[in-house]
Amino acid sequence: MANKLKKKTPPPPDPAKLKEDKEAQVSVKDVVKDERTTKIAGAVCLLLAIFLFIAFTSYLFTWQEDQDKARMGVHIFAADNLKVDNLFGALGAYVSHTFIANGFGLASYLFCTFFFVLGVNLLFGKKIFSLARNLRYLIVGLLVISVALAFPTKGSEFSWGGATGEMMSDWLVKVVGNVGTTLILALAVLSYVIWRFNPVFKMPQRKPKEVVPFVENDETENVVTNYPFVKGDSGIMDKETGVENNNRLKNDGKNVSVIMPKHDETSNDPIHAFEINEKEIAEDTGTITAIPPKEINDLYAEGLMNEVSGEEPAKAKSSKKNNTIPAEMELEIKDTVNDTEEAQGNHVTVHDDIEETGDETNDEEDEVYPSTNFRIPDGDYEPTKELRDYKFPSLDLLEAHGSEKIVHDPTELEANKNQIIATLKNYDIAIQRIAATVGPTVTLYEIVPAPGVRISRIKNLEDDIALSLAALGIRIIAPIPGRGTIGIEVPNVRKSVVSMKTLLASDKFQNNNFALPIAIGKKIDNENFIVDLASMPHLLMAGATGQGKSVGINALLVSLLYKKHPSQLKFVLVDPKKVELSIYRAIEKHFLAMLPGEEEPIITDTKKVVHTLNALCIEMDNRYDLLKEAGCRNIKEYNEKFVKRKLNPQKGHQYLPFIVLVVDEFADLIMTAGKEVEMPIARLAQLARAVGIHLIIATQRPSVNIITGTIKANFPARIAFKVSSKIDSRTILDAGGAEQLIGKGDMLVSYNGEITRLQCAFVDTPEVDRVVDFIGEQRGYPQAFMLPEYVDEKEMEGKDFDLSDRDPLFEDAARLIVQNQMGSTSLIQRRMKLGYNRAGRLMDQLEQAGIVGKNLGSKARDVLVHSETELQEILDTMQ
Ligand SMILES: Nc1ncnc2c1ncn2[C@@H]1O[C@H](COP(=O)(O)OP(=O)(O)OP(=O)(O)O)[C@@H](O)[C@H]1O
Repeated sequence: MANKLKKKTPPPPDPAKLKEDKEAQVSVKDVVKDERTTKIAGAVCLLLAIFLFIAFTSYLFTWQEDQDKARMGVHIFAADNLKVDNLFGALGAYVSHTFIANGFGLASYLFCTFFFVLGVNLLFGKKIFSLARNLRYLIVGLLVISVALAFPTKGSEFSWGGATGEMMSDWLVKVVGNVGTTLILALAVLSYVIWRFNPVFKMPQRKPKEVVPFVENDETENVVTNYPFVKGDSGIMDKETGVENNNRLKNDGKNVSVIMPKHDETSNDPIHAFEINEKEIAEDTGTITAIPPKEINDLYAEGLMNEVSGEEPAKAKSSKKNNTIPAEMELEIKDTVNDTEEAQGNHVTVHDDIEETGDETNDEEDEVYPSTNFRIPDGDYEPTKELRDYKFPSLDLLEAHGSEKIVHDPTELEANKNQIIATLKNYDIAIQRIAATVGPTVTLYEIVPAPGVRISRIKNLEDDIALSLAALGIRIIAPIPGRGTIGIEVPNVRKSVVSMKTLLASDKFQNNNFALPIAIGKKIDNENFIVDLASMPHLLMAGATGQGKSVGINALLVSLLYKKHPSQLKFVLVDPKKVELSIYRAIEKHFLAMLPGEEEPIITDTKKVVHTLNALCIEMDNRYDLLKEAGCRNIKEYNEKFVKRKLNPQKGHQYLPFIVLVVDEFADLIMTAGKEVEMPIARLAQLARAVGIHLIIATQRPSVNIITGTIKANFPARIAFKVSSKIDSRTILDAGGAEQLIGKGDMLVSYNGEITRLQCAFVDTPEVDRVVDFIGEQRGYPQAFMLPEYVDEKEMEGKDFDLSDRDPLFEDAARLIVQNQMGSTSLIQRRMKLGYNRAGRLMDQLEQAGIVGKNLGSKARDVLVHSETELQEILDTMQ
């Protein structure tokens, strides 16, 4: 076959055919499609536009001289010795006459615009101007302008409206008379003005002025409670004086008027609403359709003010529905979320459900556990019983930093808005609407682009906008998911600090049923970002040095301390930097967990970190064993069962506190211990969620060799403070943006597939000190929570046990095993509160003494002694 193929030499090419093919390649279609053809067509259109413009303009001055010649029609080109005055000679005169005199009069200039637009679009190969819109202008303009010009100039020598205009005007006069025609034309002009500029027609209202309710509470941190204005007809009134304040800012003679509350520079009163009359700008941009600016009343109607005043949302909604005219090109200051309860929250003590003991009688109240004579006590188990007197820290221990009120300069808002519009206009990007939401550190300008504007074009202007606003930290979100707008975040000149106190006092923090509530910060719309660490379930934090990581970690720890009882939560604190978390040493006997035999509860040494992480893995495995035995899927179900006394403590069951591992500076650990640290962290991250072990890991260096794929895959929730490069931002968030942040707690949180910009809550070291001292001074447990002991298998190998040198707890362990008839090391571990190492050693000694059988791997050993009498005999012989 192969030979056959080889032999079959291809026939020589037929020259005729070849020629045919070549010709086929350059078909007319291809020529038309060719980019160069389009460009040539563009150039032709541009030339045509210029030709028409010059010819028409020339015709305006030479029409009288050229009129007779132009009337010759095409014969003008054949005539000899004909002197034509038009700058374009006979052609110019003929074309101008055809378009202006025989056509549409001065409206014919619209053809110049049309060809210009068409030419530019074709030449640049993209839609720089909207052709459809220009075509609309052309058709409507030709009809309306020609009639509008022909009607009042009827009988004049020059044909202002052209033959078509005159014809239509005559027809209109015949049908509706002179008055009717005047009215129709006036209506057309008015409609155009309304459509184009959307002026405000306002009747003076006599309605009694409605007062926006406000709470008089000087201590409040809340924007609402200090709301100083009452709603007026045409402006905003000062709360105290009751004088209407029509403070209009003139914007550099641009006639941009801003109606806004009287703003005292020195006061921190928030700006709730103001309106910007955008007529001039709309005209300037040439692309923005102006619609009447929204009145302050409209802002109320849209619910912005209602939100603030706490009116029913339904009411707000209905007024919104009535206001169907879209407000365009006004800067609408969106009011932000307000937790009114925060106002009263300064002295709120955190209550938790831990006190709920319930009177419910236990179904299994009378049950006696089969293997022991242990009788279940009455009522539910109270995990908090041991530290019943424990008092939660009060909010007085925290400080309110600054005023917390959203401070914003209206001129800054106005200037930024104008800059954004101007920058976009420079790139010929038309926008329909712009709204601003003022947050603690940044203001979000939300833009609705005009139809047909490509989002990528705005996104690409990030640097240009940043340059024009002369501000760092500009971030463009194009589009904002689920909003249909494009967001431009611009840092505020005056930033407000978000106090931890405000967040902890908020209703969302006080009244949630999260297992591990953490207050992280405030969103741009001032909504508190409070989430459940248990559902996250682990958190990865990154940020360059000095950008707010330690403050962030403190915020998380403090929020947990405010909500959890020592019996419910334990921290394992790893601090290679040695100074960041040492402050928490005071709560060792309340909230800290550590390895048995250790003195220092905060782990700073890498070797000990490896042991601790492995101990946590053992704890995780032990907890899974307990859950399996109890038939529960997670710690919540398990603890509920335990509290209801459905699990036998004699069998090693116990109330399981949540364990939160905090690692400040993960990079350092990976550098020094590498895989030894990465493996247990990855294991914990993969599995520990269900058994109540959660990780918070922070690093300065979010590079790929530190945050490896395995680590990343298991930390779906991530926080990025300002990082030094876009690559770092990508490593941590899988998206850019963190390099654009402005530091000092400005952060991006990637959670539930969304990236949210937050201002991290600020809690200063003296505040943390006060909180930990308050807890530390109370009665605690005798010692820190003991993690299982971890010994390197290598260290264990080859160790023999001598019966004469047996453990002091040998007898107790033997009794426990015989009583339970279960040869399990973890039983000894749990019941006798021993580390894995010691429990294992005890089990080996029990084996040597013939009390238990050989190690059966994962199964419990056989118990060879079946009664306590028998055991006593063995013990006696060993004395
Ligand atoms: N949420 C915040 N609000 C206001 N200021 C903040 C906030 N977070 C941090 N800062 C400011 O930034 C400074 C540095 O913060 P922090 O010590 O947390 O940085 P870091 O990232 O932990 O730095 P390092 O890695 O060097 O320890 C703080 O002293 C504080 O002044």
